[in-house]
Amino acid sequence: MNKQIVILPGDGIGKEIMDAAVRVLQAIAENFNHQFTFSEHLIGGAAIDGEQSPLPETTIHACKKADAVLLGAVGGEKWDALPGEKRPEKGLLGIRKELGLFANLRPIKAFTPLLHASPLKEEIVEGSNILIIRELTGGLYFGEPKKRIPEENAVVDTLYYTQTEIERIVDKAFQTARTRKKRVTSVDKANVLESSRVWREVVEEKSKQYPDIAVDHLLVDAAAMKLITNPKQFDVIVTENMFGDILSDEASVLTGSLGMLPSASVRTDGVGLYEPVHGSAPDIAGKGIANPLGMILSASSMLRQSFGMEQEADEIEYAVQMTLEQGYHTPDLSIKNGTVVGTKEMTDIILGNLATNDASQCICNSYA
Ligand SMILES: NC(=O)c1ccc[n+]([C@@H]2O[C@H](COP(=O)([O-])OP(=O)(O)OC[C@H]3O[C@@H](n4cnc5c(N)ncnc54)[C@H](O)[C@@H]3O)[C@@H](O)[C@H]2O)c1
Ligand SMILES: CC(C)[C@H](C(=O)O)[C@@H](O)C(=O)O
Ligand SMILES: [Mg+2]
Repeated sequence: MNKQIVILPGDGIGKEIMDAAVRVLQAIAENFNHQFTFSEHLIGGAAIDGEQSPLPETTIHACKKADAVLLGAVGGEKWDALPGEKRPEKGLLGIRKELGLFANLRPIKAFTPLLHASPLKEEIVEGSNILIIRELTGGLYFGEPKKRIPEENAVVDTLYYTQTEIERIVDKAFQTARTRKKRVTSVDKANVLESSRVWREVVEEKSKQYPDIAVDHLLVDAAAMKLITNPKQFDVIVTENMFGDILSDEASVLTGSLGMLPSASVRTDGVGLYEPVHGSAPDIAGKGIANPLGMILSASSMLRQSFGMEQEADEIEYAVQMTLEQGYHTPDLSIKNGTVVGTKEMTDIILGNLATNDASQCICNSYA
């Protein structure tokens, strides 16, 4: 197959982890006789420095034409003093909106060799397999007005959703739950927020169309607690943009590191942008020690979800599993008796395992 892939490395560790993902995809292309063409574009702080905009028109145009987009991370101290509209993060929010990527799928499942790498007790982590479906183009992030009001010495952000925006993400959650354990937990703050009360009504109404799916509702504060005390109770979690942002970083604790989590930002027609959950990690940027696995697993999710390349994705995920079983890991993960390696060496070992692996052994191919 011939595929055009836009890569947006962005800032901080973005470039380091993108290099890793591209090397893995090149190996897959060779093994399976595909042609992947990569074109690199600017986003975030790098784009501000290069083109005076966090999301240049050329980047938007390239992403719209591509078969899929891979994104590293944006942001950093250098640009923190800029006004909201001009910050690196605005580039990321802008490309999600431009491409209409309303659903962000964040799978949380610990690889077996990492069960003891979490600060949580192994028996709490073992067997948990959660998919957070985060609404991505609405809510508090995008509602207007969003501004300072100097004459009142005040400030406003707005949480705005149309009924249709809530319905489509809830549909996505029910449909996805059908491919999993058939359970949806909707997370909201319906005891306080009107938007959450409407969200709950939509979930209840929609659930009538999916009688095979069990539904429950949780308030977000309690959900935050249950995620790390009894994560096994969850299958699919569907929630508002900001709640999903916060809960997914928290849930990453189950996997041993925020650097492990991949994500897929999608719409209904299979077009997607694939991005790790973590950020540009300024504290470790340039040191060559970033964990590339969230990015590499995002690339395998791209193969699976945008290109229908199931076997190719299985092979990547199995190579990652083998590498972890062999004890290799970047310093963000604490593995007993393991070997600490940097980003590049970790990628080299994964490439070696890709060459020898048998993906039928893979037990981790549920990043859908
Ligand atoms: N998708 C994105 O582009 C994205 C996501 C989150 C934050 N950000 C931006 O990143 C910048 C830094 O934010 P932050 O520090 O709050 O969050 P962060 O996710 O960048 O880092 C949080 C902690 O996790 C560690 N970490 C994250 N990814 C890692 C990896 N792959 N390997 C090893 N360790 C890793 C970091 O070293 C840091 O200690 C900010 O400008 C923020 O806006 C961007
Ligand atoms: C950088 C920021 C805009 C972004 C978000 O909040 O969506 C990030 O935290 C994420 O989780 O992808
Ligand atoms: Mg986040």
